[in-house]
Amino acid sequence: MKFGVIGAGQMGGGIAQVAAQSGFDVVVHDVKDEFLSRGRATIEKSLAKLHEKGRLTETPAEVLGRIKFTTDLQDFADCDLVVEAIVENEAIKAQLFRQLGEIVKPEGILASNTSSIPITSLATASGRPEKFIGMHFMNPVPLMQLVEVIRGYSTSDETAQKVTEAARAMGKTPVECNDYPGFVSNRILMPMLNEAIQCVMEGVAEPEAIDQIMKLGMNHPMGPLTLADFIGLDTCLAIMEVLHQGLGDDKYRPSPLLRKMVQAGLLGRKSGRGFYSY
Ligand SMILES: CC(=O)CC(=O)SCCNC(=O)CCNC(=O)[C@H](O)C(C)(C)COP(=O)(O)OP(=O)(O)OC[C@H]1O[C@@H](n2cnc3c(N)ncnc32)[C@H](O)[C@@H]1OP(=O)(O)O
Ligand SMILES: NC(=O)C1=CN([C@@H]2O[C@H](COP(=O)(O)OP(=O)(O)OC[C@H]3O[C@@H](n4cnc5c(N)ncnc54)[C@H](OP(=O)(O)O)[C@@H]3O)[C@@H](O)[C@H]2O)C=CC1
Repeated sequence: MKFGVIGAGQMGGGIAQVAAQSGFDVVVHDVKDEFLSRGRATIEKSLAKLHEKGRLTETPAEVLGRIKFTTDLQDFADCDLVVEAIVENEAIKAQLFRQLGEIVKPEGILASNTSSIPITSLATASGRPEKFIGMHFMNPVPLMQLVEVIRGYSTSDETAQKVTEAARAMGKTPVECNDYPGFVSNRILMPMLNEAIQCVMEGVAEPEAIDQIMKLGMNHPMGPLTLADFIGLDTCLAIMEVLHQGLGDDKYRPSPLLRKMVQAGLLGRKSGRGFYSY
């Protein structure tokens, strides 16, 4: 299997790493060499950690040897499966899929790791809607079990089956759902994070207290504000916008504080500051 990943950010890097750990030949794209170097460094660190803990059967160098880093989309022509993990923006993703639809061999499957954008609409842009699907990994990809598999309106059974098999080969547990805004994972998770942000805005409690209440009281591994910082506040806002517009209900209105923090460039862990400093 030749496995393609577009985007070497936190999700793309993790997906490429796990695909290579499973023995696939992987090609990873980003728009600039410096983003590829940053992605490679994150993968190296993660592999070193897993190796140290005895959770890798091979050496990190052997796994890395199966990953090719490129800025040229033509390198994806012979991929069997390409997973896109670029910024959560429908117009930018659609433009990429128009290009991939022309470049990747006709039998290749195109998948999006989008958190919320309609799979059916990206499938249309790709020009191969039967061979298009949502393959939604969870962050951090090397540690999380789930892959949410989202069928678009025209996704074929064969495509769903192949993607399910690929997810299993990557040691993940695929769970299928249909294409509605936010799918299942973010329709349920994101309003909780948004509500925690609203609690900060209204002065209900300090961020540390909100996180502690949810960790100690509900046994969540991370408090909601730590998790929002971890996901990226820009991504959280983009998901809330999709839920709000797509479901048309004001209960999904993004918190004004979330909007303001994104405007201020406070994106969470990836920018060094969000609800906490890193
Ligand atoms: C937005 C979307 O569209 C969908 C989403 O993904 S939503 C986000 C979903 N993800 C979550 O909700 C994550 C919630 N958090 C967790 O489950 C846990 O905090 C966690 C699994 C991330 C970490 O587990 P933890 O029990 O808190 O332990 P923690 O000590 O932090 O980490 C465990 C070990 O894994 C390591 N680790 C963390 N990330 C790693 C990575 N990417 N690669 C390798 N090792 C990693 C840590 O360094 C740590 O190692 P040590 O024990 O040597 O320190
Ligand atoms: N963060 C999370 O917890 C999860 C995110 N997702 C989804 O995965 C996708 C990626 O998210 P994540 O990895 O967190 O984001 P990151 O910001 O870490 O990475 C996004 C990548 O896309 C690149 N990019 C940005 N703009 C463009 C563009 N115009 N054209 C091409 N590439 C671009 C970025 O480059 P640059 O460095 O320039 O920004 C970066 O390499 C999103 O769709 C997100 O919703 C899914 C599950 C969980």
